[in-house]
Amino acid sequence: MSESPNPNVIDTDTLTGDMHPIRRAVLSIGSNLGDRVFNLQGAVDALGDTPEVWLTGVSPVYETAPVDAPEGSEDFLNIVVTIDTTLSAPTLLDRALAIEAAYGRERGGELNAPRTLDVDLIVVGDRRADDDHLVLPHPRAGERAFVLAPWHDLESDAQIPGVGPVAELLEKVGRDGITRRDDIELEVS
Ligand SMILES: Nc1ncnc2c1ncn2[C@@H]1O[C@H](COP(=O)(O)OP(=O)(O)OP(=O)(O)O)[C@@H](O)[C@H]1O
Ligand SMILES: Nc1nc2c(c(=O)[nH]1)N=C(CO)CN2
Repeated sequence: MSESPNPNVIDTDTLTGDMHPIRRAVLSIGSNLGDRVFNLQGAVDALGDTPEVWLTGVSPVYETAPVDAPEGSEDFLNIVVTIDTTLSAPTLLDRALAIEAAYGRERGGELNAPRTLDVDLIVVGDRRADDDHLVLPHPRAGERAFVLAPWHDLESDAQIPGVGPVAELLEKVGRDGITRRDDIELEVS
């Protein structure tokens, strides 16, 4: 995992350019179609290769029963990834959508239809957004064990701004339908 730059150190060479603050962001990644491990690994690699993004954590992999998905949907593999980034939230969303597309994500079918790859922004620093394209924090994250459990493994004291501590939300939601798959290891370069 690469180290993100120390935000307190000012590089005088860059002072004349556009300076963007470094923000911590949390992403939820899932797959329930095709080679699920390959798809998750591809998403981790693509995020790590993104300029202005530094991977700071990749959670254990969870096998999770599909939530609010069409009858007959297969189980998901889910992870949570933490990053530091100087990208804006809309640019990060564009990147997430491009990574989904690169791994064969098709849209336009039923709500929550099986997908090769889903990359959702859960929080981006303390950024709030509520428009057609971007809602932050993610409005359903606090109800989803498949987000809360892997996130809690990475950061036991994390909070969803305006919603509550991840540990308490996970306690409330419970761990039914999710199993940690320690036999699956993703590589982080
Ligand atoms: N925080 C967010 N993260 C990702 N996409 C978001 C977010 N807020 C709004 N969107 C919008 O949601 C649109 C549909 O995304 P998608 O089809 O992946 O939803 P989903 O992940 O299946 O469902 P859910 O939002 O319940 O997780 C995206 O094109 C994006 O513009
Ligand atoms: N288990 C599980 N269920 C879901 C998931 C997901 O990633 N995992 N994503 C959804 C829409 O984003 C809807 N339902």
